Amino acid sequence: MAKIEKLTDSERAALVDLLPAWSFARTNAGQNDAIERKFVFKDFSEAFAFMARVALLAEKHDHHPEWTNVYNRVAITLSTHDAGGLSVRDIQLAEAIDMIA
Ligand SMILES: C[C@H](O)[C@H](O)[C@H]1CNC2=NC(N)=NC(=O)C2=N1
Repeated sequence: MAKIEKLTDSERAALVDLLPAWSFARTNAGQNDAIERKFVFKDFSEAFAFMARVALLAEKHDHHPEWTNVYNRVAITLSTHDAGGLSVRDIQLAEAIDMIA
């Protein structure tokens, strides 16, 4: 499989406008560049229903989030392990998540 490339600095800077609901972050291990978005739902059931849909998106994209859930809150962090930072796959999954949020 071709090595997945990290975003260039200018591509990364463009994320501010391309993904306005997302913020720059680090992976949980604190190592890699990432983006994150936090969600608040009516209750746990709504939060988990959202997570189930995101899980299916992750499988479709073969790109998986780091995420946490506390009752009605979900935090999603995206980074590309294979690139050691942000790649186009993070953008694609973030856009797909934004469409169902
Ligand atoms: C073998 C499988 O395709 C790879 O491990 C995929 C799976 N999901 C992934 N998810 C994320 N976030 N980063 C990856 O590099 C990645 N690689």
